[in-house]
This record gives sequence, structure tokens and C-alpha cells, in this order.
Amino acid sequence: MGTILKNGKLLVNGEIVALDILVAGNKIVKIAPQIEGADYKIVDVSGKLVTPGFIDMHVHLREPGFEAKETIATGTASAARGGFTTVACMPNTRPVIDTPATVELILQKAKEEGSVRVLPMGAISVRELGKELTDMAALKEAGVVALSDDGVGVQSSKMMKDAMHIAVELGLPIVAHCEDDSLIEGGCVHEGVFSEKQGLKGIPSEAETIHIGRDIILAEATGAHYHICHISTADGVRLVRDAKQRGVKVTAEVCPHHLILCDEDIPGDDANYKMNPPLRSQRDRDALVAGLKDGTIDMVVTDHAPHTAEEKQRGMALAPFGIVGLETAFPLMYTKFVKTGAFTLQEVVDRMTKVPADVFNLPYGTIEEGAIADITVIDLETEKEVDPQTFASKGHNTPFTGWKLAGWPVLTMVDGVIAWQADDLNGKGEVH
Ligand SMILES: NC(=O)N[C@@H](CC(=O)O)C(=O)O
Ligand SMILES: [Zn+2]
Repeated sequence: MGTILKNGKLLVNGEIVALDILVAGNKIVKIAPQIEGADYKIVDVSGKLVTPGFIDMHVHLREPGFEAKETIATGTASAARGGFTTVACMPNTRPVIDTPATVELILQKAKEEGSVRVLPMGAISVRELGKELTDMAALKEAGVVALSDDGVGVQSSKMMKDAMHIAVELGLPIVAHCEDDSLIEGGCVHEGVFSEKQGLKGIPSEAETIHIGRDIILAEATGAHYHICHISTADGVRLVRDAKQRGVKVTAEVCPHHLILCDEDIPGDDANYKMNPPLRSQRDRDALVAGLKDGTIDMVVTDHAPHTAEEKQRGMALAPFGIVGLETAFPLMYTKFVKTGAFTLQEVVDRMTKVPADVFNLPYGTIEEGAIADITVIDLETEKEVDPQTFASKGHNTPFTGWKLAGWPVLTMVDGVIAWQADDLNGKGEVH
């Protein structure tokens, strides 16, 4: 038994080629122009783009502790709909992912209730309080793929340096939320045009760039692999570019919202535009796009951060930071950057598949014979408006409601099993 994905459009060295893919067990067994076989289940994906399953290294699944916002079941269902086959989940849960028991709980739940593969990140400090390091060796043993205090910055340089030394020994990346608490003082939006106009407290760019600068110095001193979360500033990009040129082991991720929106796009007191880091200036946004294009920024992540409708109705000043992103990420990247000619399709797909796999040393992210069968099928033609009410996520907090986008995933296969399939694939892409 096996499955044949029939007549999909594959990217082969930047060119689109129509090919069949035979999947048996959890592997891609064969890729060829025509694969036949009576024993196989045939899924006709004619005319659809077939890519490696997307990998998102920054997702908040909220479980344990904040199940009203999201659960492992709903968050991974949302991932599957967005074409993601692997998600790394951030440790700012309750309890924080700071013990092997919590890592095991998440892996167990993901196995029982999850639609896609879940890779937990372990905390750097106990309860993410920045006071005491976690037992990182034990966390690694339990299965974490990286170490992060995401949600807050590691304030102490000494603690960050100690963490990096241990991370080097364990062969784990340090994934850093870059934010200097002494510079934010209750800010809720970027310190700039919008904060001044609205009379809201601002978060200056330096709150991020000071940590990036500090940590690049520490990464160089310790030899750690230092990965920057949701980079949002032009000066941050400049620091990373310079560090990479000097051979420092630094990598970075960026979110679609920071590439597409800036503070001047915020219509008013609407917390669907509130996230951390905040939407910055036009100049920052342009620098992020240029940084992703030239490889200074390695990958695209969503920073999927669901909150309840009630929480988000509290307005810019009081609502929690964060927007959902799993179900709009690829359509946004495709519509805003591929269709406009700013990026090639291959560039965008690579930054959501092969590159994160390479950076985090994961055995996913490619379509080739012998590879693990993580596959995403995408309809590049149909335009659809973003409607949060249709999301599988519990979170509906997005600034992209009503945006007309193309590039919607229609099928997601994880480890050889179809994790999700759009209803309308049945009409055009019949399953036998
Ligand atoms: N990005 C956000 O705005 N919020 C994240 C935290 C984080 O990723 O820093 C969250 O957990 O809600
Ligand atoms: Zn963060």
C-alpha cells in the first residue's frame, strides 16, 4: 500500500515540472513523470504546486496552561491547514517548558492529538524568570530542539553567556527573544510615527538591537549558534549582516507581518495590530525584506500567538501582544512577494522548508526519493479573502482580515499520512 500524488507541479532547480510522487510508509519512494499501480491510493493534484512541508520554528501552542487561547490539537490543526508539517513550540506555557516532565507531556499530547510534528523548545531560565538556568542537559535528553526564553529577553549578560557555553556543549542553538526590559517601560507599539500620533507609549528599536549586539558578541566569544527570534529592526539586520560576514554563527527569522506592515498601517486602537516586537517603521520593514532577500535573514516563521477575543478587545494599551499566523503565512508571502516579483517562488519556499531544516539540523524540508514524506500541496490560482472565522486555530486575532490572497494550501501530508485536506480538493483532485 501507498499513496500516489498525481501530476503535481514540483519545483526542480527553480523550474516547475509535472511529476508523480509515490509515498509508502513514511518515505517518498519514487518521483517520476508517470507512476502507476493498482494498489495505491491516488490523489490527483493536477495543476497544484507540491512543496516540501513547511517548517515553522516559532509557534505558541499555549498548552499546557492557556488552553482557552489554543491547544496542541487546535494549534497543530491550524498548522496543517497552513501547510506546515513541523512546528517548534515556544516554552512560555504554564508550566513553562523548563523540566523534562513538561517536554514529555507536550510530546505525548502531540502524538495523541496533534495533526503535525511538534518540536518543543526548552527554557533557558527556570520559569523564564531570568534568575536561574534550567537543567539544559536534561531538557535535551527529553527532546528539546533548542533553548529559548521566548516571550521575554534574557536580561543578564552573564546568564546569556553561561547559557551559550552550555548550549555549545550540548550542540543546541540559543533562540533569543531580543528585548531589553529597561528600555520598554510599558510600551505597546513601536516608538515612532504611530505612537506619537496616538499618544501611546512606544517600544524603541534599541530595545531589540542592544540585545542583538550584545548576544552577537557573546556568540562570538563562546562559539554558540545564536538564532534571533522575529527580527524587526533595520539596525538589527545590519548587525546580523556584519556578524555573518565575520563568520559568527548567527541566524535569524522574520515574520510575514513585519515584512508586510509598518506602524503607519495601523488603523487606530486595534489590538489585532499589537504584537511583540511591534510593527516598526517603513524603513525597518524595507530593511527586513532586503535582509530576507540577501540571506542575512535565513527563514520565515509565523510567531503564531493566539489570544482570546475578549483579551484582544481590551485595546492597544491593555491587550496582550501577539497575532495568529499559521493559516495566512504562505498566502501572504506568495501574494505579496512572489506575485509581485520581489521573490521567486523557490526563494519563498526554501525559506519556509529547506533553510529552517538546515539551520536547525532537522531531517525534513526536501522532496526527494528516500526523504521523509512531509509534503504540502498548494492552489496558486484561487483567490480567497482571509476570514478568521474559518480558522482551525482558536485565535482569530489577525490584522489581515478581508485581505484577498492566493496561494492557499489544499493538502498537508506528515510522515506519509494526510494530515489535512481541503474539501474542494475532492472536486478537482479526486481521491481514489
Ligand atoms: N510575539 C508576541 O507578540 N507574543 C508572544 C510572545 C513572543 O513571541 O515574544 C506570545 O506568547 O503571545
Ligand atoms: Zn518572542
